[in-house]
Order: sequence, then structure tokens, then C-alpha cells
Amino acid sequence: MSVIESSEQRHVAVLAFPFGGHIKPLLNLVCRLASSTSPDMCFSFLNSEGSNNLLFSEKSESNIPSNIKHYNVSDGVPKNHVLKGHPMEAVELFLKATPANYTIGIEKAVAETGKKVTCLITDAFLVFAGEMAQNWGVPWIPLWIPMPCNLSAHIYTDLIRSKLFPNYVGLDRLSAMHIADLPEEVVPCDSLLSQMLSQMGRVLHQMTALVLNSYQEINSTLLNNDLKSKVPKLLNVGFLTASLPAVPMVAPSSSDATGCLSWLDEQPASSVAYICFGTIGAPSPNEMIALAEALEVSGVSFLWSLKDNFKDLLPRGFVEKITYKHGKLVPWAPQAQVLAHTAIGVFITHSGTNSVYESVANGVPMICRPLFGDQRMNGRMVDDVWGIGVKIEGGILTKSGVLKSLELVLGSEQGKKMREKARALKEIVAEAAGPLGSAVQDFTTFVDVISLH
Ligand SMILES: O=c1ccn([C@@H]2O[C@H](COP(=O)(O)OP(=O)(O)O[C@H]3O[C@H](CO)[C@@H](O)[C@H](O)[C@H]3O)[C@@H](O)[C@H]2O)c(=O)[nH]1
Repeated sequence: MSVIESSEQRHVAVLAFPFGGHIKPLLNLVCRLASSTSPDMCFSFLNSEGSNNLLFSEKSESNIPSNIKHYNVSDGVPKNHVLKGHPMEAVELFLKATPANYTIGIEKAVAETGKKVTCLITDAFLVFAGEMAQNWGVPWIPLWIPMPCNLSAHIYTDLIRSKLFPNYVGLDRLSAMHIADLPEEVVPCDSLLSQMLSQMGRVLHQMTALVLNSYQEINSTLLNNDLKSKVPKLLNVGFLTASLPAVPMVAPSSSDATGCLSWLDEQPASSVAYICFGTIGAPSPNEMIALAEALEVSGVSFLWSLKDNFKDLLPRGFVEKITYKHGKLVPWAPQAQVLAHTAIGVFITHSGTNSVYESVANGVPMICRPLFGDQRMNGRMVDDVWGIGVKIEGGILTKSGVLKSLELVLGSEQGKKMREKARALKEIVAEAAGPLGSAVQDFTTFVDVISLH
């Protein structure tokens, strides 16, 4: 764009990838941006209808700056088609509908606002946005939500594939990682998601800046430098779903309608295992049974976020036997607040990025049972790189494996060291998120970049 637009003319189109842990971080980032830039600058948030309904009814309208307006785009699911339940089916149908669905949405936003698009902020998965931005002569600023080590795996997909894996373990850029940790999409396969992610290395030059849901301090210098060398600007703006620096809880526990916080108030410090496997997948039925049996035998108190349709997978009589003191099952927990509660001693997690970050932000050690995609590399970071948790023995939940991990984290010297490391990492991110921290500086640069175009 040759002429710098005045703020009244600026129109940022935001393209969301409407699945799992991808939506909230992007909306949180855009809310921060919209409150930090001129109120004249308008932001159009394009997302599927289902996801927008959830997002914009959950966050009260008063929390959304008035210069953000949301637009629905087609989710690509044909009329009368019933989704079979596998999460990838919805993802593939959505990707088939791109980029046409976003183009229609953008045309609507431009017509309504009377302003052409002056900047494109997107989920980084949407690699076609680089070409869109080039055609319009506007900057493209993608947000990479999973951990940066996963981005590196996608950037180097061609190299990894060309080496056909055997040499991969030795690649120094990701040296802590094993072949088995790689996201499925790195392995040659036909899915649209895999085709899109494998282009990551080829679109980096189209980016004006790349925003990371991370702190530079938690990644290796090698990784930071490698990513920095590949894009004009690399901006680590911090964890987008965990509140940092940690703020004391303002709302009383009684205002939490799920009852989780009041229940935690009655538990001893660092004693409770919080369990949640994210918003997309779940371990196999046998693993659910093994976990439930281990919890029963261990006597460790637990808070389990488990959707009602998964309750049937638990051992017969398990739910009825849970006493108020020993455990609590809820279909949804206020996770970020739960992990900030002093009663939490360990988090049994699928190692989704936001879950791991929320745990790191609160210094809570983890037991990781990665399910798919980026989660294996995340688990490796928790266990081998940061030393703040363990990956479950054998990669799946067994009764003996869970008991061993619980004992290790909650009852052993090694667990004590993990907690110390978790506390130290929490301090590092708290400083990076503080007023003089690197994340605030990078965010300010981000605001400058979009205000200049
Ligand atoms: O009862 C619950 C369950 C979940 N959450 C929140 O939901 C989010 C879950 O996000 P995440 O941990 O990233 O898991 P997924 O929803 O499974 O996220 C998908 O997207 C992530 C970001 O790309 C990837 O890292 C994951 O592998 C992928 O499954 C977190 O903010 C949680 O706090 C709650 O608040 N309460």
C-alpha cells in the first residue's frame, strides 16, 4: 500500500480457523489490539457461524471493543449432511470451502463498513492469505497458535520428508524431538490440512510479521534465531489464553457457576489432580477406564472436566462412588482459573498448547497424554526440555502408568524438583509478561505495524 491510510480508513480483516484451541487466542489478541489502537480503526472478525455464536455469546458484549464486528463465513458442511463425529471431517470440509467463504465474508464487511481492507491478520494455518494480501497490496500478519517448535517442524517439512525421517532425529534445530513426536501432517499424506501446513516454509516471505502465542524466553536461542532469520519481524506476544502477570482472582469462588472453585477451596494446597483432554479429542475407552481405576486406588482427589457423552465410558458405578471429598466431575471447568488455584497439584492433560501454557503460567506440573498433532512435541517440551512434568509411560493411560506418574509428581523427590522447575518457569514468563518484558515490547511493535499500514 503506497499511501498510508488515516486511522478512520483503516480496516483490519481477521480470518479465524474455527477449530478447538485456535479461536480464543486469536479473538483475545484482536481484542487487545482493538483496545490499543485508535477506536476509528475497524476490525472485521470472520469465522464460522457456529464458532461465532459460541464466542460472542460467551464473552459478554461489553468485553468486546466496539470497533470489532464479527461476520459469519460458510463452514463448508453441505446442507443436510450429518457429520460422522471425527473432528477431521469438519476441518476438511471447512478447508474445501476456503478461501471462497472468506472472500464472500470480506466483501460483505467492506460493503458494510465502506472501507477497503488495509491489513490482513489470520490464523497462520490459513496459508492462502499470503497471496490474498499480495493481490490487495496489504500486509499479511499471521498468528501461529501452537508451540513454535511445531512451526519449525512444518517449515522444515520438505526437508524432513526428503530425508525420509531416518536422519531427522539428528537435525539440530529440533534436537530434543523424536520422529514419533512429529505432527501427522508432516508425514506425507493427502489431507487438505497437511497440504496447507506443508506450505508453511514457502509462504514465510509473504508475511509482514509473524506473531507467536509464546514468550521468546521459553524457547531455545537456536529456534528463536532460526525463526527470526526467516521472517521480517517475529513477535512473541505471550500466552493468549492465560492471564499474565498473574492477577489475584477478583471474583469470589461462589460466582463460579460450575462449582469447581468453591470445591477447590475446600481441598488442601497442591493436592488435587485436574484432568482435561481439551476440546477436540479424548483417550480411548480403555484408557478412560484405566484412569478412573487409578484415581480410585490412588486416593488422590481429582477434578475432571469430562463432557457428559464421555461419562458412559467410565467403569460401571464409578460416578456414583465418587464422594464429595474425593472428586468432582464437570462437563466444563473454568480451566485458566482452576489451574491458578492453590489446591491444584498436577494437571493430567492431552498437552494442547493452551492447556500447557495455562499450566506453565501457574507453575503446575503436568502428566501428559498427547493425543494427536502438535501435542506430542508439546509433551516432549514439558518432559524433556523444561522438566516440569512427565509423558505417560508407553504413551497411553494404563492403571499402573497413571499410578506411577501420580506418585512421581506428587510424592517423590523428582516431583519436588519438577515443581521447583515449574515455579521457576512461571517466574520467567511472569517477567516476560510484565511491564518491561519482551512480550509487551513485541506487542507494542505489533500495534505500530498495523497502525502504520
Ligand atoms: O473444561 C474446559 C476444557 C477446556 N477449556 C479451555 O479450552 C482450551 C483448550 O485448548 P488446548 O489446550 O489448546 O486444546 P484443544 O482444544 O484440543 O486445541 C487444539 O488447538 C491447539 C492450538 O493449536 C492445539 O495445540 C491442540 O493440539 C488442538 O487439539 C484451553 O484454553 C482451556 O482452558 C476450558 O476452559 N475448560
